[in-house]
Amino acid sequence: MNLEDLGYNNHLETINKDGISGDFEVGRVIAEYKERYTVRTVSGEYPAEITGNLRYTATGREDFPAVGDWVELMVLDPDFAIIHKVLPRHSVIKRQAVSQTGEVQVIAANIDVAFIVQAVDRDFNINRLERYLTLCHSSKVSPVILLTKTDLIPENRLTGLIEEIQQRIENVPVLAVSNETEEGYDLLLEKIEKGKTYCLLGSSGVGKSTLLNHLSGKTIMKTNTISDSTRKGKHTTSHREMFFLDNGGIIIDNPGMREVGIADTGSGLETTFDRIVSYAQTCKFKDCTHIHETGCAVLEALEKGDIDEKAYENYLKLKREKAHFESSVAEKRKKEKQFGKIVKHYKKYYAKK
Ligand SMILES: Nc1nc2c(ncn2[C@@H]2O[C@H](COP(=O)(O)OP(=O)(O)OP(=O)(O)O)[C@@H](O)[C@H]2O)c(=O)[nH]1
Ligand SMILES: [Zn+2]
Repeated sequence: MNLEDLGYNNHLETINKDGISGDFEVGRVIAEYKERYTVRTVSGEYPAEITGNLRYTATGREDFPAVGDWVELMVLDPDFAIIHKVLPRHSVIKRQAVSQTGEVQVIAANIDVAFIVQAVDRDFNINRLERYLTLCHSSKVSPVILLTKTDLIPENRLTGLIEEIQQRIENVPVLAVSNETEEGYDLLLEKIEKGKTYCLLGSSGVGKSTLLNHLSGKTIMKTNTISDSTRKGKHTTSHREMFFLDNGGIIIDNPGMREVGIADTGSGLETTFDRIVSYAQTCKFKDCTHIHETGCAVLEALEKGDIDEKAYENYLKLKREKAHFESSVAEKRKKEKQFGKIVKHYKKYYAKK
């Protein structure tokens, strides 16, 4: 396997123009356990840990390696390698970690395309699709919506669901597959290009592992039957892993996510709801909240039916969440700064003594 097979490309070449220093190898993180990693290089696959320095200088989860990351490492023996640097990322998918305000969790790095996976049965939910879209847009990753378990519903129902999605979500491709019959696999495989990196995002039990098992032609991960009464999978993916397909595509599986907190400080939300945002530009007041103001172009469009009501409600909800995230990030930075000042003060004090 060469670096291109691992997904290395021109773009990485340009962001890593410093090159790799002499004693190190470059590799890609293909699995992550609790602060332990599996890294694949051109010479093989190695269990790896990070240097103490990397750990102590990390200011948050984002500074630790994640699946998909390119790293510089030193292979000490076949069973042990040390990661000493995470190379700059061209994209990073993150979400707000549950119950840790302002702390983000990196889902995957250096992803080109994310498949937002949703099963057509009870899992189907357009609000959640918009939430995942915001995640993708704020990560600079192109989204593709992938519906699964199409064998569970009649064809006309599937057509209806796809229309429903397209009415609310424009310009995002929608694919549909069944892992039972493998219908739709041909169109899905056409989307997957050699050397590009993809990831699967979605709730637990929507069929991500089953799909990967089928696509990679081997049983890589155990999947278990879902008990019909609870709809809870017995086996769930416990860590992320990267798979290399025969056609050269690279796919990252992700553990099913129960909560996808918005971790957006950029324009991900605006991109997702660009229709609403474009109306908002002509609101009478610059700081219009689009809730009660006179001369609000969004409310007018809503009235006329030019904006979908559910999309509007979801937009406001995610906007509130984003504002909350942004303020908790600001709060965290302020605290860090204060702490930094205290440390500096003490250093000065002790230096004098
Ligand atoms: N009828 C039907 N069942 C499916 C399909 N795909 C997956 N399943 C079943 O759904 C259950 C869950 O599938 P998994 O592949 O484990 O789901 P997952 O998304 O990987 O779940 P996590 O690992 O928890 O994230 C299994 O019992 C599968 O057999 C499908 O296309 N049709
Ligand atoms: Zn307005």
